[in-house]
Amino acid sequence: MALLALEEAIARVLADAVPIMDEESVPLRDARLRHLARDLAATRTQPPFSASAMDGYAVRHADIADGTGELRVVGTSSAGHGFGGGVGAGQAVRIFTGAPLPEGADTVVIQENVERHADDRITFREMTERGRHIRAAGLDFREGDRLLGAGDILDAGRLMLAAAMNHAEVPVRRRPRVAILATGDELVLPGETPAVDQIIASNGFGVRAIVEEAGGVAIDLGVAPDDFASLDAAIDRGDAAGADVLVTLGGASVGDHDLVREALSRRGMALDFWKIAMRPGKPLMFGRLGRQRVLGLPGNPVSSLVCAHLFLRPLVIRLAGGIERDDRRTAVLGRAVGANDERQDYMRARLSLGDEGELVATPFERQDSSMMRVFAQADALVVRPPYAPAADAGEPCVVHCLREGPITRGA
Ligand SMILES: Nc1nc2c(c(=O)[nH]1)N[C@H]1C(S)=C(S)[C@@H](COP(=O)(O)OP(=O)(O)OC[C@H]3O[C@@H](n4cnc5c(N)ncnc54)[C@H](O)[C@@H]3O)O[C@H]1N2
Ligand code: MOO
Repeated sequence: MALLALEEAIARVLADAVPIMDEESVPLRDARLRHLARDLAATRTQPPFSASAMDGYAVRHADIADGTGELRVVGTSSAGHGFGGGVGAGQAVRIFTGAPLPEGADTVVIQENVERHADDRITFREMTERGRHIRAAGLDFREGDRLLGAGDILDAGRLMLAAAMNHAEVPVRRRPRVAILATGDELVLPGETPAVDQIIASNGFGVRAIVEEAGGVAIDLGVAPDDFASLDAAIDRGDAAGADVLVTLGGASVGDHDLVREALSRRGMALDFWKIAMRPGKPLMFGRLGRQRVLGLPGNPVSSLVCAHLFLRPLVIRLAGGIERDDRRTAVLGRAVGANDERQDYMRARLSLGDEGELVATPFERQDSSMMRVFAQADALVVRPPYAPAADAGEPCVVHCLREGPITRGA
C-alpha cells in the first residue's frame, strides 16, 4: 500500500485547528508574544498635558513675534515637576523636554536660540514660530481610544504602548498546552548516570523549544519505560494537566517494544494516520484522544525534530492564533544528490551565499536520522520530492530554513 503523502498528512494534522479562545490575565511583563484576548482601550490620555518637546523657554509668542523680545524668567518647569504659576506678558519659564507647558505660554524657544543674562533676563537670537516645540495633550492617544485589537500579538512596540495605556495586566488567550512524553527503557535524563545500555533522553529538549517558539507551553511528562502501565500513567498526567496536544517521542515503529500506538488505542485514540512518505520520519503517527490531538514522533532524534518542525510547529501556531511564517526559500544545490525513492526527503544542509548572492544549500554527507551533531549544524532542510531524479550542484531546490539570522558569504 502506498504511504500517505506528506502534504495530505500535514493537512490532516491541521484540519480544524483553530485558535484557542480561552482567556487569562497576565502581568504585562510576562505578556511578551502573547495574543490579546480582547481589544484594549487607553485608560488615559498621552501626553496628559501639553508638553515641551525641547529644552528651552516657554513664552507667549506675542512677546517675541519680531524675534527681538526681552523677557524675564519667572520659574522652571521640568519633567515630573510642573511650574505652578502661569506665564504673563513679558515673562518666560525655563522648561525641559517632557515638562508641562505653563498656563499662558504658547511657544517654546530652544535654549540654543536664547541668551540668558545674569539678571534672569533672556533675549533671542532668531525668530521662532508660534506653537513650536509643543506636544499637544493627546497627541499620541486619548483616553478611551481602542489602540490594540483582540488577536494582536504583543511584541516590543505593543507592549510599550499597553504600558503607556496604563495596563499592568492584560487579557490574553491561553497558550496551547503541549504535553511531551519520552518513551523507552534506554532513556535517562541529562545529568543522570546512564547504565551501559542506556542513552540520554534528548529529543524532548528540542521539541520543547519548537513548542515554545511557536507560542505554546510545554508540559514535561518525563520518560516512560516501555510498559503499558507506565505509558498509561503518563497519559493520565498529560490529561490532568489539560494538554491540548500530546506528543510522544519514540516507540512509534514496528518493534516488540514500540507500544505507544497500542497504549493510546486501548485508551480510545481514534487513529488518523500512521506511517507517511517522508524521510526522516516514516513512522509518524497522528490521532485524537478526547479533546487532545496526539502526535507520535519517531524516536530517532533527527526524525523527531524534523517532524516537529513540519507538523507540530504549524499546529501550535494555529492553536495559538498566530500567523505562520513561510520558512521555505529557493536555493541552488551546493553538491550533487542522488535520485530519491517514494519518501519525500528532508536533507540536512548548510546555507551559504554564492558569488552572485544566490542562496546555496549544501547537504551534509551523512544523513543518518540519529545524528544530532549534523542536525545542530544544519541551517536548512533541502526538500527532495518523491522520485526526484538525481540532481547536480547548481540545480535549484526548495529549502526549509531552520534558523533565522544572517548567512555568511562562502561555504
Ligand atoms: N523493521 C523496521 N524497523 C524500523 C522501521 C521500519 O519501518 N521497520 N522504521 C525505522 C525508522 S524510519 C525510524 S524513524 C525508527 C523509529 O522508531 P521508533 O519511533 O519506534 O523509535 P525508537 O525505536 O523508540 O527509537 C529509535 C532511536 O531513537 C532513540 N530515542 C528514542 N527516544 C529518544 C529520546 N527521547 N531522546 C533521544 N533518543 C531517543 C532510541 O534510543 C533509538 O536509538 O524505527 C526504525 N526501525
Ligand atoms: O524515518 Mo526514520 O525517521 O528514517 O529514521
